[in-house]
Amino acid sequence: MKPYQQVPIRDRGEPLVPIPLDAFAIVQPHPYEQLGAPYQGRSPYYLRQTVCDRLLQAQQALQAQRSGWKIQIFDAYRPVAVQQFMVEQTYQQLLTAQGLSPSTVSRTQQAAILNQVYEFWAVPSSDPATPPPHSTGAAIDITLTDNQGQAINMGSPIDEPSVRSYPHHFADKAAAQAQQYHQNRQLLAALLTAVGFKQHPQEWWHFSYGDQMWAWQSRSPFAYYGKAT
Ligand SMILES: C[C@@H](N)C(=O)N[C@H](C)C(=O)O
Ligand SMILES: [Zn+2]
Repeated sequence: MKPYQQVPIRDRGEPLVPIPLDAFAIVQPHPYEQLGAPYQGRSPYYLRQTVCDRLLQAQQALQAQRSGWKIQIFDAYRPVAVQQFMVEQTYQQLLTAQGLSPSTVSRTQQAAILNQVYEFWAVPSSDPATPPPHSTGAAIDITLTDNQGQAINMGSPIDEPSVRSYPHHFADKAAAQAQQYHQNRQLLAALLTAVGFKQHPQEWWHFSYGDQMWAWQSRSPFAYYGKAT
């Protein structure tokens, strides 16, 4: 169990609301739907009301600083079944990348791959005390687009299970390109933290407000959102 999962939850009972998609850019097609993830009629473009309001505030602040730029939504609400599917997908992807297969992988190799998976993905827990962050409707995976609708280069793609995903990975790299990636990540993080979100310590694209990870990072005695219904 990760330390943040020990934070108690006192759910505020806010409904999931649709994200007003016209205010944002969207990664299309949705990356996990495209992979065949089991959404079972649910949409990833939902958030708790307060979380959605704060995301809109961040978009307005961005617009004031960089005309025509938008927050681009990669993922938001994620049912537990989709979390399970993506954990399995990532495991398979890493297995294949190492030239292994389920019949050739050793227990040690399996454990190492699972460690890597769970550094970047939450456990698909069905326990109400430890919901995956995105299943609460309080977490988002996002990036930025410019006034031409082009994605800003953050130096690594969303969901890459490597050290390049760490928010400060490029901070100490001298090359001008690396410094540009760092500044781009800093801009994204500044926009979101200014309206109360916390950033995942290993993922430049993941932010949340009110879930257990947020509560743990904020030293809040409890989280505001458990698994959304
Ligand atoms: C890997 C990424 N898409 C993500 O959302 N990670 C967090 C930790 C999660 O699985 O909740
Ligand atoms: Zn995320």
